[in-house]
Amino acid sequence: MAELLTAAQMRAIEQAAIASGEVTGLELMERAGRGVVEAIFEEWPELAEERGPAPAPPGYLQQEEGAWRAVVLCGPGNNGGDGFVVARLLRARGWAVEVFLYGAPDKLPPDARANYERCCEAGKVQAFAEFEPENWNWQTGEVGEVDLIVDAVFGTGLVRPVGSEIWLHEKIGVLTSGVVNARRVAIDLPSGLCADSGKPLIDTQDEIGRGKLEFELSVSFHREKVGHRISDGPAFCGKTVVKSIGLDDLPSSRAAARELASEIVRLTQPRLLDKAAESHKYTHGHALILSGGSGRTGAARLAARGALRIGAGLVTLGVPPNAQQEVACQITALMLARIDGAEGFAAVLDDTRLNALCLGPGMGIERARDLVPVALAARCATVLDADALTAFAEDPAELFAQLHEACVLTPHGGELARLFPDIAAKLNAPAMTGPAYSKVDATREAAKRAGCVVLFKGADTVIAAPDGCCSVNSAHYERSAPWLATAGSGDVLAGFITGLLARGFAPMQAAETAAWLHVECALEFGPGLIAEDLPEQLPAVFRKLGV
Ligand SMILES: NC(=O)C1=CN([C@@H]2O[C@H](COP(=O)(O)OP(=O)(O)OC[C@H]3O[C@@H](n4cnc5c(N)ncnc54)[C@H](O)[C@@H]3O)[C@@H](O)[C@H]2O)[C@@H](O)CC1
Ligand SMILES: [K+]
Repeated sequence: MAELLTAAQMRAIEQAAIASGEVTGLELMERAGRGVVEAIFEEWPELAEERGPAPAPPGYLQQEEGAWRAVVLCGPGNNGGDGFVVARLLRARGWAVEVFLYGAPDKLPPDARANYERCCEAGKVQAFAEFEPENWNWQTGEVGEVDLIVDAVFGTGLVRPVGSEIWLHEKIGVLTSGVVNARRVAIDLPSGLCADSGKPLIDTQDEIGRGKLEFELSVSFHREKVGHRISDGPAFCGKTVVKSIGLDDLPSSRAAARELASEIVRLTQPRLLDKAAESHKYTHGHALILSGGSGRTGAARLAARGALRIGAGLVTLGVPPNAQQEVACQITALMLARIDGAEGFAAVLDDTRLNALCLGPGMGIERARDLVPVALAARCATVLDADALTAFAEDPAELFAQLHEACVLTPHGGELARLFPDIAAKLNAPAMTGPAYSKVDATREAAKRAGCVVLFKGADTVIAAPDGCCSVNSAHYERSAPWLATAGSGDVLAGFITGLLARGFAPMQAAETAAWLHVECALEFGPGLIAEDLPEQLPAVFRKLGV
């Protein structure tokens, strides 16, 4: 179960370990620095090759050949401390390392200070003001190549925007634009990125401060932070590697983690499916998916196909009379029910074998307004998507009063803003202080208010239950599938959830498993995917999972 920690949770776990006496902060910092060096060589094995000796200071970087060259930028906290360890370890391997410190050495916290001093023993540490790549002359070779840039300015302790006196992205931008081989690694997080929200903290008065600071590799410790997986985090981090610093072996930190367990966000894990265990089709439930009128039935048909493929025993499309002919021509394996107004719908719902409903995809606002209350009154497991959410934009409270705990809402950003305008406003406001309000905070708050599971879509889909249970279905890094953002893909997702609800999954499990499988299907197919392809990948995905 991959956990994602906030800065405060990481601090609590670390502090518990240090306070217990089972480990010192200095030992943790040493392991962190070692982990970073290890990750650098794993990512770029060529850097581990032996090179000539480092030239004597000053002016390491004036040398054209010889040792590998690194620039390590250290900040005023323990992230800087990790940077000093990395600088020392690289120097010990014969690297030429320029180290710059933002802040005063005597203000460093004790562990970082100790490592600053150790680092100074093997070479100098310059003031950040000396770091002026904009004045370095690449053409004349005055500076020579930089092979590696290490960002150790701020980590989980970032609380405000990076000031214009640093302009880190500008400086690193200059450094990398002039140098072909400069690999960029961030310790823990790219400096300026909020560990909890994955948003860069920005000063709205400072245009330059809004630039992007993108890395190829970020090396974090113990667990990924939430910010590595949501919002801009993945784009800034490039690739995130987590290195152990031994905390899992310590009873003290394990106890601290147990205490936090109910608050910790996880990466979404699917619940494995076992359709083979039972064979009668009704044991796998009967899903009813409401369609819109003539010419608008495609979305519901996509959802229905998804529900069927994911294993619902039976799937019925509920169509208005004017669309009956159209839908009948298009479907196989699905059933058709004529559902016109609220009364007729209520009569259909008298069939107690119907155990999962889906309303919204292509439904039309009017029809959704009529039929959603009937669906919710039936107290059946229900997915509300698209038009079924927008239908309540003028009076979200009316919807909240009818929702129950067997519901799942699946808004995208626009739909979330219609139902929860205050939450969306907080989420979309410029992040000026850390920890900033995150997509996780927003989804949890929405789920609590709605009283049911909310799945907030995106490449960083966040799924939350009213009790705070929360996971992130991250389509990033090795699971990146940008081609999943295609018309109708959300309809299929709604169908997947409905199908799993029909199979008896609890709402949170259904939403999580469906979202996870949705990405797996996209990965299975690859680029060129259209929504119709998604359900058709499920058999191959299931085979791989062994179900
Ligand atoms: N012993 C420990 O606690 C360990 C900490 N580790 C490292 O320590 C980091 C966290 O250390 P810290 O909590 O000291 O935090 P940071 O090192 O991230 O930064 C905090 C310092 O920066 C200042 N600051 C924050 N935002 C600023 C801004 N925008 N402009 C100027 N100054 C700003 C703070 O006042 C504080 O002095 C982690 O990211 C990780 O890299 C690792 O070494 C593992 C062990
Ligand atoms: K950093």
